[in-house]
This record gives sequence, structure tokens and C-alpha cells, in this order.
Amino acid sequence: MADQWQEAYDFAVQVARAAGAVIRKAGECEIKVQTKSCTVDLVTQTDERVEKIIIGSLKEQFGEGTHCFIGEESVAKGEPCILTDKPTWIIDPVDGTTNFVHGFPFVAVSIAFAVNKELEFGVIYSCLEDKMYKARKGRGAFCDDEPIQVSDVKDIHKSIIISEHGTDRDKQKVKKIFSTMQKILCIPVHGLRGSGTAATNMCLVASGATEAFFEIGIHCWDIAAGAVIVKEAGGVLLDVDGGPFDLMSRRMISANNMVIAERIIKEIEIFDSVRDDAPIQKK
Ligand SMILES: O=P(O)(O)O[C@H]1[C@H](O)[C@@H](O)[C@H](O)[C@@H](O)[C@@H]1O
Ligand SMILES: [Mg+2]
Repeated sequence: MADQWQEAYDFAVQVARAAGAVIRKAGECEIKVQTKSCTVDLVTQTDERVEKIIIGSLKEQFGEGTHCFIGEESVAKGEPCILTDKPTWIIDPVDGTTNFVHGFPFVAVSIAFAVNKELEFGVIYSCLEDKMYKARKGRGAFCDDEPIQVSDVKDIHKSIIISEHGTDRDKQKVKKIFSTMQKILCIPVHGLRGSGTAATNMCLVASGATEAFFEIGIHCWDIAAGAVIVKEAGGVLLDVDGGPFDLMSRRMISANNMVIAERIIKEIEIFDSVRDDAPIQKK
């Protein structure tokens, strides 16, 4: 059954493109902003609407009950964030909500699909740039149907590194984030960047525009699709402590190769985040 998930993969591309069109259109109107975990963790009606459209389309296509869903906005409303062996869609309807609110031009729809806890494919539609990134396990990574691959740079001094500061404003954590960035900048590297969306950042690694992207505090929906795309483009994924990549751990580094990844890891000051699949605390 080599091609078991091809239909799902093709459908995910269609759904991501349609979702991106909804986001583009919504960006032309007034955007009503609300907050989630804190005052800088933004959400809009578009995030919720687009997630409903995506999950609704997938349920209609594949039947209610056979597939599971982990969506950013559903989890925010109390749905479980547990990856089981069942076919599971992992969805970020609007990755880069802050960018969307401000008109900063990087916003992505991110859709991944896992079976037996293994990622089968990932689709990221960078909808303002109109770029469709996709990858299926063992079959390469593509941008607008052209194969993409990571950069071959091994010399850290010739690299561009991406990181983000996320939405947690705990002073000690922010201090560690900036201390890490300072140390990396002074290795020195050619530059530090951040697009404001983890999904797009991972596509930039996969297409060779940058050598690595790391972040602590991201969620599984931010990185699931990107993980497949980076890997299929020849890159590597690791925990920020150098251990194996763990989708639910809320931290990861994606890089073009192990040499770059391990050099960056030496500088990362790690801080704790509650795992995505941690039991929900009763209030
Ligand atoms: O826009 P989001 O879907 O909320 O994802 C963001 C995330 O909130 C932020 O913490 C990260 O720094 C960004 O890289 C994410 O993509
Ligand atoms: Mg996101």
C-alpha cells in the first residue's frame, strides 16, 4: 500500500490553498483581535474560521471519526492535544497571527498528517507570498512543485540563523532568549533573522535560504508540517539539547546539517515549557 496517503496529501494541498485565499481576503478587511494566554498571544476570527473550514473539509472528505485532529484553535478551546496511533491531522490555520494582524507579509497555513505517531506529510502554504511548500515522507520536498533542498554550508561563520522570541514575556526566559541570540550572533554568523512564523522559517531552512531555525516555546502545530519538509529537503531535526526531535516537547532545532545544528546547540540556553501533551491542569 505504497500510495495509501496520496489522496490525503493532494487534498491537503487543495485545502491549504483554499484556506490561504480566505486569509488573504480577510486581511483586506478590518481585523478584530482578541488575546489567548497573554496580551501578546493574539487570535482573530480568521484563525478560528479558517480552522473550522480546514477541519470541516477534511472530515467531509475522509469521514468523521476515522481521523483525529489537533488544531491550534481547537486546543485553545480545550480539545486534547494528544498524538495517538490513529491518522491525525495537525493544523495551524494561521501561523504568524501577529504578522497577519499587523500586515507583516509572512503568514502561513500549516497542515501535517501523522499515522502511528509518525509524520507522513506536511503542507505549508505561505499565502501572502503565494508559495506552496510540501513534502511526503521518502519523496522529497517541493516549493510550487519544484524540488527544494537545504544549503550545503558547513561553516557556521557563513550561515544565517533564524530564531523567534515567541509570546512568553517572562523576564528570565526573555533574558535567556536574547543571551542565546547574542552568543550566536557573535560566533560570528552572517546574520540572525525571524519571519514571525515557525512554518515559514522551516521552509526557509528547507529551501536553503538559511542554515538553521530553532525555538523554545513553539507548539506541535507550528512545526509538524515543517518537520517533514525540512527532513525531505535533506535537513536535520533535533531537540535543542541535542537529543532526538520530539514533536510535543515545544522545542526544536531544524538545520541544513548536523555540523551547523550541533554548533548552534552549544549556545542555546534552555528554559522549561509545559509539553503540548501534558495533562491539562484542573483549576
Ligand atoms: O502565529 P501562531 O500560530 O500563534 O504561531 C507563532 C507562535 O505563536 C510564536 O510563538 C512563534 O514565535 C512563531 O514562530 C509561531 O509561528
Ligand atoms: Mg503557529
